[in-house]
Amino acid sequence: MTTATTLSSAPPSTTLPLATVRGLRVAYGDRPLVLDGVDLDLFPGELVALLGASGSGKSTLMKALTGFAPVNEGSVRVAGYDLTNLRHGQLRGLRASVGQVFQQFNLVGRLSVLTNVLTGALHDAGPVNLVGGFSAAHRRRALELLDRVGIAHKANEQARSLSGGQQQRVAIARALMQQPRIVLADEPVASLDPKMSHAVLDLLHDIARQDGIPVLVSLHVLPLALEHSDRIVGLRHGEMLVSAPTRELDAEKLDVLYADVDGHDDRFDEEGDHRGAALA
Ligand SMILES: Nc1ncnc2c1ncn2[C@@H]1O[C@H](COP(=O)(O)OP(=O)(O)OP(=O)(O)O)[C@@H](O)[C@H]1O
Repeated sequence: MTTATTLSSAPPSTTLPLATVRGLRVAYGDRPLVLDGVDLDLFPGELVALLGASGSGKSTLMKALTGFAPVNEGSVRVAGYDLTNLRHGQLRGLRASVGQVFQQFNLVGRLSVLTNVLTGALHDAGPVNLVGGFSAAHRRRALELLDRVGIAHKANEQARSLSGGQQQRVAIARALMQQPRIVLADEPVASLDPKMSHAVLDLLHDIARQDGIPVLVSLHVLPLALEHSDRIVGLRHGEMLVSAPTRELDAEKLDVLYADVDGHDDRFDEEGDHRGAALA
């Protein structure tokens, strides 16, 4: 249990949330709880920054929203699916509804940029040959999305020939190819330089607003969260200690998330948030 005061205020919207988490407790096997009574709502059109020190449970929360983490207690509802009571075949539908973006982009490097984006449509394309097997409509949509993220001119190049920032744009286009009802981005800028980080977060924010979907982005750098999000939620040792509109927060108020946490403090370190960059 924490002794810190929880920073919380009303959500920004009266519309219904697309994801709702209540009293979520998660433990891996018989290890201690990783998430301990987490509540969360994600509303259409908002970019929500998920903060917390390393090991606080950010990735686990993202995984719980897609059925990749065990739910020991509580409820998780995403895009109309009740994750604690999924019926046969529903897991596939849930995952098709959630667009995901990762730190290391997770592209297939030897395939073209266009084919990587097309793989986002695999859930509704049926069995296809990855090379040339998608419909003309799918190909048109993939090209439109590449245009939207600003790299249509790279469509026929191998994904591995692109810079990190360009690869992350491809990954975002791939996520949009799913026509997601919600987007989860787990440390999407941790391998990018500061300029690219701002550009990718601007893009994700535009997607939230223009497509009217919630975008949840985990971040390590406070200034990026304060500049690019509508709302900030924050975990410490698996407890949700912060949930408030970004305009009501500042670095000092967010200090509660990092107090008495061990390890390197990189929260103001825009230049230094490149953990894993060597793997890119
Ligand atoms: N599959 C797993 N099995 C066992 N323990 C796990 C597993 N995944 C995560 N953990 C543990 O759960 C805790 C929270 O991990 P998680 O990856 O969710 O934190 P995080 O806030 O995303 O950290 P980081 O910012 O370093 O990515 C850590 O103690 C981690 O070791």
